[in-house]
Amino acid sequence: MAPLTSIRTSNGKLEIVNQLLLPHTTEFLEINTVEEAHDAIKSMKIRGAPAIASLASLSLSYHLTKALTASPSPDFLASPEALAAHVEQILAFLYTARPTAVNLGAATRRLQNNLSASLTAQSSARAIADTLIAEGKLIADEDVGRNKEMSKSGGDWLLKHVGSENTGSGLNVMTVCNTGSLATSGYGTALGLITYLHETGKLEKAYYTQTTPYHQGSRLTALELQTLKIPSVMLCDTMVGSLFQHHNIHAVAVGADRIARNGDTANKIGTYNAAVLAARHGIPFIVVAPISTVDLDVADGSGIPIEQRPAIEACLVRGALHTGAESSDEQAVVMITPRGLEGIYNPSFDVTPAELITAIVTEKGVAVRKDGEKTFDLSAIVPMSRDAVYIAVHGGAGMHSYSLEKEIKQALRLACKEALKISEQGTTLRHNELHDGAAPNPNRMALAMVGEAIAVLEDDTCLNAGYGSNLTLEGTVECDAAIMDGVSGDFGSVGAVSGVKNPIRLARAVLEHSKILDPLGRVPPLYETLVSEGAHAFAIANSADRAIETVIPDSLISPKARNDWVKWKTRLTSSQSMAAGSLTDIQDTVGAVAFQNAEAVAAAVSSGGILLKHPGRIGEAAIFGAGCWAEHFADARLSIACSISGEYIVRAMLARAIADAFRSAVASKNDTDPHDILEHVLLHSFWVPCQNRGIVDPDVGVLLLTAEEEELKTHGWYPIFSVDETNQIEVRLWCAFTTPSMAIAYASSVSTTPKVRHASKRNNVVHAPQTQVLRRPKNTDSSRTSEPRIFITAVPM
Ligand SMILES: CSC[C@@H](O)[C@@H](O)C(=O)COP(=O)(O)O
Repeated sequence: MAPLTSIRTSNGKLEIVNQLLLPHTTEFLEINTVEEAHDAIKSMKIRGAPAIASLASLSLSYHLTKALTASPSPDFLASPEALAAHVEQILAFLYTARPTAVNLGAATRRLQNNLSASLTAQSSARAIADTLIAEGKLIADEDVGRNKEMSKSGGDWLLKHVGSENTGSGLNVMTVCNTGSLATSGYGTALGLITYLHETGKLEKAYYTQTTPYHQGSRLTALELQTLKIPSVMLCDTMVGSLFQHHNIHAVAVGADRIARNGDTANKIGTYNAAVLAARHGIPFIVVAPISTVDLDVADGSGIPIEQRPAIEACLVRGALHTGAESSDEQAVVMITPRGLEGIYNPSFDVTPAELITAIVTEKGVAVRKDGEKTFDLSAIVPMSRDAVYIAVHGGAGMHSYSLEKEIKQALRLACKEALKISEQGTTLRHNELHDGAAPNPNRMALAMVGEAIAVLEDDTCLNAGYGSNLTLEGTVECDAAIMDGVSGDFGSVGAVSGVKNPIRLARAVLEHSKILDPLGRVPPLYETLVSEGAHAFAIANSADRAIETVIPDSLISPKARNDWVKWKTRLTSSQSMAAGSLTDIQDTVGAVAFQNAEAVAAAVSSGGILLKHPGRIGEAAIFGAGCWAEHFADARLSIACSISGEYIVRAMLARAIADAFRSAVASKNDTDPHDILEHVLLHSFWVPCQNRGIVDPDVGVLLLTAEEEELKTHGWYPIFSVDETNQIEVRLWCAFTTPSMAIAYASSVSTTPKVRHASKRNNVVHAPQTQVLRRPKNTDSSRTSEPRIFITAVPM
């Protein structure tokens, strides 16, 4: 007999089986709106972590499909921005339907990313809707395939682990709750494993608990096993200990609603009891769940939000009327407690500590605890760790004096450390958002990381940003800064602003403000770049809630900056000739690039600009597309920060030009090396145009972070990003420069010690293991030359 189904999509209709009425009545409910989908999930007409994610995704697909054929066309299809606002609202709403199962959040985030990628690619509203429709359907469809994969690998692992000599005529496996085709888009997780053993003739019997108070075991698992003709035995939850004492149970297999970074697992209430008893009896306890159930943002089980169901649900039982031998399809809900009972404890889930779990099975493989360890290291099976935060900073390209090298390294190291601290705090922040019921902004942490890293560099006297900036012709400090959110494409910048301690915080405030809808409906955003007095006034207006500190402008002048200014101003006014290129060698813009979890990406830059610049001059650090760029497109992410010759970088729109080149390489699926792309862009979009305008050997520095998040091998092509031998995504930091030196530091949650490299022409440093691929030029002549010299270094993060 065909397996049961929780969702049916035929004849253009989206329907679910009302699981509240099963097993006695099979009623299909049509889901016509996202509100109906939300209600069905909340009221548990559909339940099961993967199934609710599938319904949420499909409800958006159906909503958009109807909109595309509606006449007149709804207002939200009038523009990509209107569609984005509409879809974001729907996703935030769907996300709040139930709190514990992470799959729902993973699905809404994935749809949000899909939306952002289409927006960045400047697709039309209708094309964006089409892409979202396909993605929503894909989320639902791919569930079945991966369930089969994990069921097989879990089943095979179990047979190997338990050993055929112990199994006799097959395995006896106990499960909790319902994890079959009703809880998923098909086949199931833990029940899928049991089904696989049955299909391959390796199952003796399945045992399942009733799973009170909602009885998903005795109502739903019973029905599924009966339908599939799998030999099985039901037991009350209180009988698990007795079962283990008196029967030869080979394993317990359960599903999961959320798995924390250390392997602690939230699943239906009663799972923890079963795990404790399994440990007592030495029975392997296996969790079977898709990768999307692993939430690496949550360090351990204490961070998993546990849904408390309404107390009344624990007092009521629904079923078919049963009067003696008579059976009836008529259903009734009866109360099994005294009326008006107070003091009812009714959590829907409990958390099984990792130390009680023998193995976690996903579609990517089986994770086991290492000998003697109480927790899991899931990094081997999670392709792009959600907890993997990466930060890299640079102190500018140019000529860094050896006497300052130690100080520069210290500043860069501190910037990385502060960014990592933010990422730790950010986890708490996200939990709060979850508890508030609001949709998390996955990019908030990445933005905060680059912002705070830059703030550290601004505070340090040895770098040309914030305090210690180069002075203008008038001897004042005027700063530029910009920050970009690579998920939404939001951008904020300030230019030629004085009297603000951390211009980057002001740029971040501008970015946040640019998202506020205008009450008069003026074209949004009303601003994303503010300059000079206007920027300063905005800083004062927003100082309270955005931690923007306004200061006496001259307090940002460092003694060194003052000395440099006096020296060069004197030369200028006395018409002394300057050594060729010597002044330009000390123009630096600092930059930061960051990734956080599987989707977040951000970039930021800050600069005091050129020494002796004209007051009011704005450089690349304030201009959209020039100094920094962050983007999440198709399967890849980029974060870029450029430095040094502002005017030339602006002309080249350099950061964006690099992203454009990477994007088209990914789109064309060319087997292209990032080294070649960087070199090509720097040569043809920057260096050659400069030469054509008579600028010999122009200076530039680029810091670039790359990652590919899908499993490339499944696509059969290896474009610009690499995977290592374990098929993990490799995040790499690229550093390209034409100047004598460029100082960088980088750190990640994988290796929490920031590393500082000071790449210099003189000692010809090339970082392992990419030396040979990077093809660093041999010419290290320090004089300016019309021969292009671009040095490129790659660092695996
Ligand atoms: C396969 S989904 C995870 C299950 O193990 C289980 O806990 C479950 O079905 C989810 O709970 P539910 O409250 O029924 O939606």
